[in-house]
Amino acid sequence: MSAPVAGRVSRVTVTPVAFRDPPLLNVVGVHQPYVLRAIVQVHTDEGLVGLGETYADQAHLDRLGAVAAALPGADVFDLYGLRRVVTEVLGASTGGAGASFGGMLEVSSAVDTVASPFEVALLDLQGKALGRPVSDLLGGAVRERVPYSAYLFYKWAGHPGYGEDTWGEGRTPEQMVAQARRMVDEYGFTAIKLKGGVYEPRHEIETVEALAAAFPGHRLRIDPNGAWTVATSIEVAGRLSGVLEYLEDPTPGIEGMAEVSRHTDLPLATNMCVIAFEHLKPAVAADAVQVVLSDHHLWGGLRRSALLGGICETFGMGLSMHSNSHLGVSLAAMTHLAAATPNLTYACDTHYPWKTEDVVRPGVLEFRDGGVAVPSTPGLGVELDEDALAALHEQYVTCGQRGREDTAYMRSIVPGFTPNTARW
Ligand SMILES: O=C([O-])C(=O)C[C@H](O)[C@@H](O)C(=O)[O-]
Ligand SMILES: [Mg+2]
Repeated sequence: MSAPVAGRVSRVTVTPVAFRDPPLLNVVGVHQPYVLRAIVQVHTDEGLVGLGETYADQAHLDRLGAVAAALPGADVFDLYGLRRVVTEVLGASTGGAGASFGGMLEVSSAVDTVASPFEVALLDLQGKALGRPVSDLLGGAVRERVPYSAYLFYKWAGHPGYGEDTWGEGRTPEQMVAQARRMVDEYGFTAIKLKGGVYEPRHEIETVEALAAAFPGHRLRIDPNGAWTVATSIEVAGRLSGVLEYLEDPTPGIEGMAEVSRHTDLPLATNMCVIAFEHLKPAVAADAVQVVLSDHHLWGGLRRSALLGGICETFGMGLSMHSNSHLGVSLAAMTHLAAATPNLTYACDTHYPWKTEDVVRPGVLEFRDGGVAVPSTPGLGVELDEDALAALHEQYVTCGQRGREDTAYMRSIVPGFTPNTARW
């Protein structure tokens, strides 16, 4: 088999980077001063370079490195071949063990998470070789712009020792309305998601009600990442039905979500109890969730995420999109995927507005009217800024972080802090 247009993989680099992040609060703790990400560059013997982006915890970096070493010689159009290589390499190096991210998500196999950035990079290469955007390779864009939501976080005024950041404290309903106002004014978002699980449910309900009053007509969601018991979840669902478009992960696990679901008409969404194909069957059987949040970083890349979209459609479930803190390569991939997924009808999550540094050149991925225009140039449509990559890599080297440790960082400031899962 030959790939005359794009050629074969000649070299792969995986560059860990660190970018600054505000102290955003969640159920397991608080974001550290830096987010770690890995930028994958796949070079071909035809002189093309494809880009991917993923997590950069040390165990994940080790797996990425092992796959990167095995890829030279691969045909850039052979995506099943890529999966084969990843499966073989991981089987040899880890015995096929799973992966854990940030204390919130666990998967039984690391193949999907490790394959994802390489698949995105190969699709970027295919698009560049063919002169077509990645969305065309996924079936074609059904929308020209992808809507995103304002992603609000309760937060400290600044990281201890670093001074106050430009967002200031986010604790009271009034402060959260001000945070939303800035996001809506700057980016035009018409959907708003509140990251909950931080304060008592009563306080978080008051915040949602304040947002509903301040932004009539905006679509609202709250996501406490499983901080509530089943009983509390049912109570909150009753109070906020008619206010929210969906309630995300109120309580942990498929069983708990199914029990809540039996007591409310509010659609329940998840990126916690259904995060891999193996979770779909039990979730559908129990009617535990009505909306699945896809995430190509977790689900094995863009084509596997499209497959998830088809499964959700088959079982009458809605589809939305999850995000973690990310850079422009991921935003481009998310935008192409959402553009080419007809049943992805909710505004996608993004942490992008929280970020002040990037590795891609500015000008392509601009938020207007709450959405990002789908790049129409070949591949992902974004260009790496090599100087920015080097600077953020240097920041990775010197920042001292080697994994996402929200709980440990919180405990270094609030000794005795306990993650809040199903606490209220
Ligand atoms: O929707 C979600 O569950 C998330 O966005 C998970 C993230 O880890 C979020 O909680 C965060 O960044 O703290
Ligand atoms: Mg969530």
